[in-house]
Amino acid sequence: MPLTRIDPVQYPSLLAEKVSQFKRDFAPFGVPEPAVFRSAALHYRLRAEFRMWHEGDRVDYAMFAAADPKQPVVIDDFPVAVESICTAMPRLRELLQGNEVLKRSLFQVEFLATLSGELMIGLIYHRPLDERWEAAARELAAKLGVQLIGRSRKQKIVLDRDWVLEQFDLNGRSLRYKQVEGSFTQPNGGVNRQMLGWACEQAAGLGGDLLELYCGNGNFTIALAPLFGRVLATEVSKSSVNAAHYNLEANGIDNVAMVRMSSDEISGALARTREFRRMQDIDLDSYRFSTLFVDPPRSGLDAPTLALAAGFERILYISCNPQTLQENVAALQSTHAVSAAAVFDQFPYTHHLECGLLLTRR
Ligand SMILES: C[S@@+](CC[C@H](N)C(=O)[O-])C[C@H]1O[C@@H](n2cnc3c(N)ncnc32)[C@H](O)[C@@H]1O
Repeated sequence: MPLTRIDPVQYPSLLAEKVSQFKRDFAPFGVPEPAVFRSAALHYRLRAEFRMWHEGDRVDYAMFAAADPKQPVVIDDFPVAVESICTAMPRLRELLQGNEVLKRSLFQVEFLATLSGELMIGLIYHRPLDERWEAAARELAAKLGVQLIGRSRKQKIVLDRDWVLEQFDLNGRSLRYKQVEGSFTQPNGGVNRQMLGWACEQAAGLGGDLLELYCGNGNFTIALAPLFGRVLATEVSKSSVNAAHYNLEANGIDNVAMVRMSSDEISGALARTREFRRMQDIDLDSYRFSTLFVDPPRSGLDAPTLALAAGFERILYISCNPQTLQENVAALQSTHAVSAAAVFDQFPYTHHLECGLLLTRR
């Protein structure tokens, strides 16, 4: 049973309601009619994680409803996950069930899939993992044909690699992305491709140089870089920055400088109020920034980043939280008008909505 009822017949009307809400929320800012990007109605999620519920000899996938956090809901069907996860789930459960070494104190299971067909499974335990576990895990990984990782307190066992390689076509280019276990990746692969397409459409013809904040593993960086002279991309997470370096190289991108920095730090560096050794090889004065691209976490842009944004000719903003987006657009209202809008349904059957805005200097 899934935790929430998923009825694909309801999908168009649920999306229509979210789009109407977006239009109502952003009407005060004179936002143009948004382009609407739908999700597949089923099998769209590339990530899924479940608690493992032990009852007698049985082990099952479980989730907990927010309203009743102590009562497990056994999950034997999770149709929002991509097919590779749906196919692996019952096979994995059966293999775990029949193997005491793999089953004992197993607390959580995490799946990370790609559109390209790779699958990584993380098994998280409440006990130290030993050689017997590793031998059993190797057999399990071979049977399922997946990347497998074991985690326990202060322990991480990677059998082969702790990342998957995503690969898809965009605007005639074949893009490749290393996606590392535990790092941020977009959950809805089909909608992510549409977001990249929309962002490229907005950026086409803008020219100049691009400053990107919150770049993660370079998801947007790789897509946008050919449209600009040079790109300065920043991100705070070390594992994501490492993956981004790999991804730049894997995609033959050579006009991007990537620096590990928080949005607050790069705002200070560009305002020339702070200096950083990490920036010593970057000649900030040599950039001719025309456009700022941001894809922040749910909290949106902080005050120093808003001050930085206000100085840009154009701001391309991808947001996973319409509420903080509204607050940020309100703060930029005196300097920028919204010239294009889009909604991307990354999270069907929930009230969450991803949106994109192009803000242009008034
Ligand atoms: C919504 S994700 C977007 C990542 C990337 N653009 C993508 O499409 O995969 C937000 C990213 O912001 C990073 N982040 C969170 N707080 C940050 C901060 N204060 N400064 C810089 N990056 C931050 C996170 O590590 C995460 O990679």
